[in-house]
Amino acid sequence: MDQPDPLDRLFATVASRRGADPTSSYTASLFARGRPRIAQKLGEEAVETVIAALRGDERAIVPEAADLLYHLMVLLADAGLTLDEVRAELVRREGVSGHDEKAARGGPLPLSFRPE
Ligand SMILES: N=c1c2ncn([C@@H]3O[C@H](COP(=O)(O)OP(=O)(O)OP(=O)(O)O)[C@@H](O)[C@H]3O)c2ncn1[C@@H]1O[C@H](COP(=O)(O)O)[C@@H](O)[C@H]1O
Repeated sequence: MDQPDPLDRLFATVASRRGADPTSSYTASLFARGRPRIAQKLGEEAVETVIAALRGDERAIVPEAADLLYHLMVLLADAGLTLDEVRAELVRREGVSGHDEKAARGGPLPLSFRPE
């Protein structure tokens, strides 16, 4: 039988921590502290990912990306959303270039892509 995707497995674990004992689960402690703390941690992890990205050590991005994904999952679960909803949004966007999508919104193309 197919193993569940590790990201699906992690999301199920994260979601199952809602209402769990904050002293025995870091995830539960984030839920207990509420949306501002969850959002703050997500922001910190995003900044740490940016710092890793600029350090020139490509492997250093991996653990920061893992922290970022984990904290994003905590936010989704706190909002009562699921990974499947994000997956569906990405599927909906499949094949639509970011340039085309932006042009449809009336946004300017980046300088480097403008015709001479
Ligand atoms: N993937 C993760 C994961 N990634 C990061 N973290 C935690 O996120 C925190 C990141 O915060 P920082 O790096 O800022 O470290 P910190 O200073 O200790 O954190 P704060 O005190 O500022 O909150 C650390 O405590 C990490 O251990 C994670 N905690 C849990 N998981 C997964 O979630 C599952 C459930 O965990 P519990 O809810 O703790 O049982 C685990 O089995 C893992 O699979």
